[in-house]
Amino acid sequence: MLTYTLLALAGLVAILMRLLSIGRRPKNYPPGPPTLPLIGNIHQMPLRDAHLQFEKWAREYGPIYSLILGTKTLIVLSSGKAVKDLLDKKSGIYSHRQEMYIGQTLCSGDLRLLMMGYGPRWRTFRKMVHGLLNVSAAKSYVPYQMLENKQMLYEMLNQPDLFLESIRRYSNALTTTMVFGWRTPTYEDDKMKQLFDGFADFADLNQTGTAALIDFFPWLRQLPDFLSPAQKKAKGLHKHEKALYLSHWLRAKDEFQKGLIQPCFCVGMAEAQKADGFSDDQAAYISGTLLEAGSDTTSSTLYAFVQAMLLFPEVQRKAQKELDRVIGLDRMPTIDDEPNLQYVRACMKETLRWMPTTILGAVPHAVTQDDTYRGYFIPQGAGIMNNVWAIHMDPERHQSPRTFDPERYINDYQSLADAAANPDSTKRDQFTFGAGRRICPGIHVAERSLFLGMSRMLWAFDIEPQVDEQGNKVLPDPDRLTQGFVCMPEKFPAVIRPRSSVRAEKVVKEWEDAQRECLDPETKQWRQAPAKSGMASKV
Ligand code: HEM
Repeated sequence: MLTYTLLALAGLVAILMRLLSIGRRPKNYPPGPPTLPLIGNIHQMPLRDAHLQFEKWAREYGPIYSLILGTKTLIVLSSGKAVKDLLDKKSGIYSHRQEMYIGQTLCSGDLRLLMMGYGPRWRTFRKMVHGLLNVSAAKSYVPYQMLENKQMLYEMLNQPDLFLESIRRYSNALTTTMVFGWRTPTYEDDKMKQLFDGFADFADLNQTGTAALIDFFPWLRQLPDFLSPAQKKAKGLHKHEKALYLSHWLRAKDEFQKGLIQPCFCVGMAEAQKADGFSDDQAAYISGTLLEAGSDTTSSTLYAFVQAMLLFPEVQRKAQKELDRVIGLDRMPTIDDEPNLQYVRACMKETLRWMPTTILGAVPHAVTQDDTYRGYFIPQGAGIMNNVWAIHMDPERHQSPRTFDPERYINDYQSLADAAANPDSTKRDQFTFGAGRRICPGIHVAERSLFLGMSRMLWAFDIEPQVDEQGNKVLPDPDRLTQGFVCMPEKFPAVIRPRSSVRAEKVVKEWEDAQRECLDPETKQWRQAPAKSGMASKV
């Protein structure tokens, strides 16, 4: 009897010890803020502007620190060297994702590439996505980018107050054309609205403390839906999203079978489906979530660029001077001008540094085996955060980091992808596209969309602050950002004015010509593939 009691007591003590160890930071882990039993640092996790707190901890605890979040560990990398040493150089073990029950399992049926674990399914889909987005594929989309950009300029001329909508339509139309072969001709397009609403719901849901709590304490998943509204909402979102993505995919597949589809990702996907036999649900999610990865990121960066031009007018003048010298009045810049517009390129790099839309690296990586770095132990399964904001705002890396200063990059001729691959971490321009094997596969496309968007905007327009009734300039606060995986400046007003009537006429003529040459007048869709028809030269 006594033996049983002693055994039961020992069991109880072991359980208690185990419980009390939850939330504690083992001694050999990277340092971090003090923890509380069971919850660790959960109570200190900021609900808004998390990047500022993560930056503050970086200044306090150094380039590698740890947060204990219930049963999970998050290792935060806050120097270029730490990101290079771990996420890049040891990418064989640092490319996994932690389980995200709400975001990946409930909302996405485990099919969102961005959140997928580092396994055979991720490899198959990543390979396909790479086929769509590699550097030579990216070149083939330039006609799409040129055309959509011309519509963006035309809209900015005619409805300048809606410049955010025009920027969003530009990046969304590009992505839908690359992925599905159809464009979104207006901002009011229902398909586009549904997409953006879906992205917003997804971001909201994943930012709730509940989503995080369910990951930190997995037993909470057993709660019935009526006690866990976040889980209920996630299931509803998945149902809705799946139906939307499936309808896009099935339409693309049908057009592929009839030989009517434009060159796009779904062509490769339909061919691969025949060979590999994956399901329509899988194909729908892979293609659908590409839209999410490509749309918001590009438009948020362009929006930040407009804000930088408002706040740093001397930079705007300098970039326009370069455009006037290299391009002149008779034509607009094209992608081929990129090597000769080094100051505009530097503006693009500086925008990605100054306002990194994926401010905390989008989604943390995870490590698949125990490791050590700088004498610290990094446990298998820990999340690994690329603390982009802290790296970009480190005054030792970038002097006066809140000043928008393209001169930082004036001698940097690397493409964004080459800079990311540079073995010397001090030569990397910025960390906004992530790192290692999970680095953004859209980087080549994004570079072209951003360069074209920025160079043509400044070729055509002056970007100036609004003036209030008292004659004061209305200037936005660059530190007020929206919240989410992908963030951008909070909405701000700006006056977008053509630089001259000649330039305004050119904007109108270019768009009218491009429409006539390339688009079906009724559907506003491409009449023919640009490469097949030689239309590439017309846009
Ligand atoms: C300014 C534009 C963009 C930025 C800043 C950006 C940033 C990022 C970041 C930070 C990641 C996560 C990287 C990591 O885990 O280390 C990512 C992943 C991804 N991006 Fe982008 N992105 C941009 C544009 C695009 C475009 C245009 C596309 C495609 C059309 C795209 C497709 C993807 C995909 C599919 C992933 C998931 C990759 C994976 O998990 O393996 N992105 N992006």
